[in-house]
Amino acid sequence: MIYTLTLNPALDYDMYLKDDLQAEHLNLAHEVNYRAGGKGINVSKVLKNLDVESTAIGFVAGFVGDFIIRDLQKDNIKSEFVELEGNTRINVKVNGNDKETELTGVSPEITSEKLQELTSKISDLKDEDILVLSGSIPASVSSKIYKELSENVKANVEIVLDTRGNLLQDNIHNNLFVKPNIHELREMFNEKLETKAEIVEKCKFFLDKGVKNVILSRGGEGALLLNKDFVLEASVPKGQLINSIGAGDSMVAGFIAGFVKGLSPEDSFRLAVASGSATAYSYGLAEKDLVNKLYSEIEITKETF
Ligand SMILES: Nc1ncnc2c1ncn2[C@@H]1O[C@H](COP(=O)(O)OP(=O)(O)O)[C@@H](O)[C@H]1O
Ligand SMILES: O=P(O)(O)OC[C@H]1O[C@](O)(COP(=O)(O)O)[C@@H](O)[C@@H]1O
Repeated sequence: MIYTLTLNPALDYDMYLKDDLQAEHLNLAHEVNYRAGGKGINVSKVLKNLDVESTAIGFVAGFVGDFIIRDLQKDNIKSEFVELEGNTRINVKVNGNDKETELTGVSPEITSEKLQELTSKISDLKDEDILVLSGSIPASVSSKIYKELSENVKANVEIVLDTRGNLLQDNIHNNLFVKPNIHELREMFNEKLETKAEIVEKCKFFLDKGVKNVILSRGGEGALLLNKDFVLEASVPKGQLINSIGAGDSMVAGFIAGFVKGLSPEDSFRLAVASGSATAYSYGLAEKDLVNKLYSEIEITKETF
């Protein structure tokens, strides 16, 4: 079974405006959409769209938490959340003509008792399960939480880590893959990183720390996959950008779907890019038909070390 962990879920409230957001003005939406979000939950949703079962775990609270559980039930996604006091956060995403603005809410406190409940759930994972650790963490937990949880699982559980900054650097633990985007990589090394050679050089940092694959996403400019044997570079398929929120999570889901279906790293990567772009070209998250269409349009080049 695949378990996606979202320590910091959200109700994502997407607003679509005719023009870009203007501060100190009344901004009218022409379309809105609300859904259970947070990075692990998005991964579970896209996996489901690709016919791969997973269980969403993490913390929920209050009426927003109830909405999240119902939203996942509606999509037939299994969930096993630990309930907290307070309310799960609400994240507002404002999509203008070509600018996206995000307003991120405040998360409820995780007590040590509740954390223990979640930890024991994770230590029950069986060999061959996959654990996906995604997104930011609430202020009430340790900044090494992902590493601590990773050390608690059985040796044959594959662990995917998708987070940013120090949280990414400090929580690496023999991961199947990590998926920084180019902005996160630049931020991490405080360098411009314009050429492919410069980017590849920096991605080796993760391989040296024991990560098996690094997927480096570059929004509309495609993506790279790096492991100890080769570097793959993928183009993005043509399409009209609608909303790139969740594109990174879709990419994570696409690669995992390829991995569990036994595809080669190259085809799993192609599925990852197709899933990311399918989300970027949709109002919601990637759906299978569009993913399949885009899959055949992606060009991949390979360089062996
Ligand atoms: N503007 C876009 N056009 C086409 N594909 C996109 C676009 N933005 C994102 N994607 C797809 O989604 C993947 C992940 O997007 P990216 O923005 O890099 O990640 P994140 O959401 O983690 O910041 C990209 O590699 C690409 O396949
Ligand atoms: O666009 P991405 O990076 O794939 O992630 C989108 C998801 O991440 C969030 O923005 C939350 O991010 P964090 O967990 O890093 O705070 C959610 O609101 C949204 O569902």
